[in-house]
Amino acid sequence: MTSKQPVLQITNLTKHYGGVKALTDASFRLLPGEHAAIVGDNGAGKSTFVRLITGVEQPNSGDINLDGQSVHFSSPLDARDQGIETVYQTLALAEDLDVPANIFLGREITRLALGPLSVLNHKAMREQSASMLSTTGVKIQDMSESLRGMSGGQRQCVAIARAAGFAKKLIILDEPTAALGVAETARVEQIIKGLKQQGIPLIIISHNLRQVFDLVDRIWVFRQGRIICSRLTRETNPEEIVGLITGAIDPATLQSAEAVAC
Ligand SMILES: Nc1ncnc2c1ncn2[C@@H]1O[C@H](COP(=O)(O)OP(=O)(O)OP(=O)(O)O)[C@@H](O)[C@H]1O
Repeated sequence: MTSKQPVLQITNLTKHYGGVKALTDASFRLLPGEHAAIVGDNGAGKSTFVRLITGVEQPNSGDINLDGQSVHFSSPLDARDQGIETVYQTLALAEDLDVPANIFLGREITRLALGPLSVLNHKAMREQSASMLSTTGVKIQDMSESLRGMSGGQRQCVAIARAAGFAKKLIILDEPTAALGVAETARVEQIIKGLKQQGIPLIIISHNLRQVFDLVDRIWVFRQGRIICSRLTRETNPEEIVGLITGAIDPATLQSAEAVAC
C-alpha cells in the first residue's frame, strides 16, 4: 500500500434495484495524479458505479471519500461543485452555441449579476476558453463556430477541455472514443496523456484494452456487480485482464499481492 492519501476512496459501495444487485461492496481508490481505467463485461456494474460517484444516483450503502472527507452527492451538480467533472457519452453540449458558450454552459461569467437580467461577459469567457483549450492542447480553428459544424472528435475535445478547466479534484471520462474514428481517437488519447502530464487525476471507462494499456496506471476489473481486483498496468497484460473480466482467472490466484487490491 502507498502512503499517499487517495483523491478518491470508495468503500463498500452498494446499489441494488429490487432483486438486481447492480453493485455490491465495491471498494476503489484513485491516487493523486493517477489515471485509472474501469473495465468489465456488459452488465458488470461499471455505469452504476459511475452514476453513484457522480451523484446521478445515491447508493444503498457505502462511503465516498474525496480528499480525505466523507461526501454525499445529492445530484450531478453537487458532485461537480465538489470537484468531480464527468464527460458522459452524450457530452451535454449545446449544438447551436459556440465554443465559449459551451465551455461556460451553466457557469456563465457575468458583468452584471441581475438574476435573469444578468449581462454576460463574453470577452472574459472567450479569453478563458482559449486558455483552457490551449492548456489542454485542443486546437479549434474558429471559436465562434457553433458546435453543429464540428466533428465528433472536436466536440469530444471541447467537452474534455471544459472538464479539465473546471475539475478541482478529478475527471471521469465515460467511453470517450466509442463513437470516434482512428485519427480522432488518437487525438483524444493525446489530450488524455496531456492531462496525465498536468497531474490531473482521471478515471476512464473503456472497452478498448489497447487504449487502456496505453493510457492508465491502474486497471480496476468489474465482474458481476463487484470490483474483483485492480492491477497496476505495468504488472499485468491484456490476456490476464481478459481472464479476470471473463472469470477464467481467479484474482485470488494472482501472485503479486502489492498489485492486487481486492
Ligand atoms: N435502473 C436500473 N434498474 C434495474 N436494473 C438496473 C438498473 N441499472 C442497471 N441495472 C442492472 O444492473 C446491472 C449492472 O448494470 P450496469 O449498467 O452498471 O453495467 P455496465 O458494466 O455499465 O454495463 P455496460 O458495459 O453494458 O454499460 C445490470 O444487470 C443492469 O441490468
